[in-house]
Amino acid sequence: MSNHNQHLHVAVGVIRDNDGRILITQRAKHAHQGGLWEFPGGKLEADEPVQQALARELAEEVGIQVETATPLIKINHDYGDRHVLLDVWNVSAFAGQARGCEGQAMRWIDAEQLKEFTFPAANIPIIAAAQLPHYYAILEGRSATEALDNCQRILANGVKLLQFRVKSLPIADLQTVFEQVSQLCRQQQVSLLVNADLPVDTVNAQGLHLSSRALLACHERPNGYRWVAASCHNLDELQHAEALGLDFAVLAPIQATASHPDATPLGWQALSELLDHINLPVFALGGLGRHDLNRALAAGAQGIAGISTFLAAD
Ligand SMILES: Nc1nc2c([nH]c(=O)n2[C@H]2C[C@H](O)[C@@H](COP(=O)(O)OP(=O)(O)OP(=O)(O)O)O2)c(=O)[nH]1
Ligand SMILES: [Mg+2]
Repeated sequence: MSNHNQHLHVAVGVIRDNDGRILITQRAKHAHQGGLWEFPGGKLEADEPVQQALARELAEEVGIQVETATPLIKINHDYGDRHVLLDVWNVSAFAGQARGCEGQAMRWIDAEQLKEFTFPAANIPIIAAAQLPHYYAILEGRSATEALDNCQRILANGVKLLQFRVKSLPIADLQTVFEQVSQLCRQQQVSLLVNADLPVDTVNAQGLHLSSRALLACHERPNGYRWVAASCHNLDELQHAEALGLDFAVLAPIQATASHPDATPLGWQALSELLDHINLPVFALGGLGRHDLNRALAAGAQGIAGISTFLAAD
């Protein structure tokens, strides 16, 4: 029987143990995408709710009972012979000891090792989503002292992904403050992205963050960075970021915000509808706080981006 034009809805689990390692298994040689590594999971049965399918597939394939699962990302991918909707969940608590119940090879690996294994083409954004945290802080500051103080407050709140944006800092202070922020980030294993509009020497930067204007002016992914991200406000910009093969995007404004009083907020419903069309981890930004995380995850986002919410103690 041909699978041509088949539409498959697949429940997939990114299962993490207490050390944060991730479970991967190898697909059977003769299966679709055979021999490649995957995150365990499988097709929904007729009328089966996705979380029920996730629990059933993970019990069947790796012998665990899911206790806590939160949405990670949804991927729509056309393999030519079939279309898959991969409905991917973070499984952060489970009972039982994982084993390859179908005789498949299995490994527990660190998130950074995911790039050493070959996965199906649809998995590229899933891997980025699995490596990214739920929070993306944006560093602002009107003076060197304020910027460094803000940076320390953000890092003390446990943030692991930071954008150096400080647009109101005097140009003369920019490079020095950048080097100090870089050092703090290195010491605390924080990934640092530099806003591409800043006149900073980014040779040692791990990442680059494009404004929406810089994004639209780009025709290929900038080379040499571990992370390349972009600011987006609509579907066109998100699609451009995806087409360039960027790692993630920020979508704003979700709620009304004092920093951009003229911008019309998108709202949660529009966020969720836009993300249905995008295969990219997306952080929600604009008038949001850390307490909005579950709402953002439910809408299909990677998490929350923000400035002030990461300055205050929790
Ligand atoms: N489980 C899983 N499937 C993936 C991943 N990436 C990816 O493209 N797929 C595709 C391959 C398949 O076309 C489809 C999943 O189907 P499956 O073969 O796992 O389905 P299943 O467990 O229900 O298996 P079966 O009943 O057909 O034996 O999704 C992934 O990371 N995990
Ligand atoms: Mg399967």
